[in-house]
Amino acid sequence: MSIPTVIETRELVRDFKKTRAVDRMTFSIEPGEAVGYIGANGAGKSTTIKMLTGILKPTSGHVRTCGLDPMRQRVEVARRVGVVFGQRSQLWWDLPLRDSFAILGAIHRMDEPTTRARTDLLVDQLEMGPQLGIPVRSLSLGQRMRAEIAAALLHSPELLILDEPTIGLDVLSKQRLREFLVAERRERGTTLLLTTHDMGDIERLCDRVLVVDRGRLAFDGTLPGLASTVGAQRMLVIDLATPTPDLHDVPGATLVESESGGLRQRLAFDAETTTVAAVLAHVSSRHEVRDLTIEEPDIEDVVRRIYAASGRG
Ligand SMILES: Nc1ncnc2c1ncn2[C@@H]1O[C@H](COP(=O)(O)OP(=O)(O)OP(=O)(O)O)[C@@H](O)[C@H]1O
Repeated sequence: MSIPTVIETRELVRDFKKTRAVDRMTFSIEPGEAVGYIGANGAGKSTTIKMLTGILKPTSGHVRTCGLDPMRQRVEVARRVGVVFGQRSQLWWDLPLRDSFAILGAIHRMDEPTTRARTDLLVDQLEMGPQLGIPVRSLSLGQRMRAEIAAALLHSPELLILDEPTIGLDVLSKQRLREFLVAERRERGTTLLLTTHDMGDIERLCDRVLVVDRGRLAFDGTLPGLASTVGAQRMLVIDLATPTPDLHDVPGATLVESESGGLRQRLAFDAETTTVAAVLAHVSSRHEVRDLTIEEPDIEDVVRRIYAASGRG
């Protein structure tokens, strides 16, 4: 038996009066994939997600989530999908966090021991033990986002949809959340679909990117593929211990700038032909490296360039 496709849209359309928010969108997502769904504000991301989860009715076209019709089988879809919308909470603000998990367990018709075991596991993995007795309204943004993700995963869904999961979080909170999501996917094979404006989310979590431009699918492929499509490259900024001749001979990398007599050098590198580790190994075998930072292409800039390339910039 073949494994069913987790998400399938064909010629999906949603109109709001005069606005076509989603325009003949066709894509499929297979079990275990992690897909970033990106695009400018108003491009149609939320509208797509709402149609995938049965919140909005398509104007026309075909959509299946976990093999189900989201409008007609909304309850069944909710049983198999976890959703986190950054701004909208699924937790009870005035109750201690642990009560929200108990209520959600009951909503999902889980028995108490199962709810308790699953809560314990998620609380442990997300390091939320100290917050269980605190009302949700008193949690920090990072704590609340972890709680939202735990709540969305309580019933062990096969698909997790996240709308801007790391927006507003500090560097450490972002990192912990991403590590958790990577482990969740590895251990349970959960399929991930996330919208984000943060290239770091895509880079660390996703192996595929969909770019939406005014309701239409403008790109479907890998992140390095996306960046190279528009000629955007990651930059490696290398700080050296002593003034160093220009690093012209690093395979897969091109010197862009050299400052302070070669103490700081900026290299563009092609993620399809080399890695940060390989560049670093090459340079540090010849020179003493003090520090290294990576400058990512700006996601908005990449999206702008995709739009420009499609003649609609
Ligand atoms: N309920 C609504 N009524 C009218 N127009 C809407 C409605 N919801 C969305 N739209 C319009 O549809 C288009 C797509 O909006 P959508 O919220 O899907 O974009 P988005 O990509 O999620 O944007 P953002 O990154 O800002 O969240 C926009 O032009 C928006 O104004």
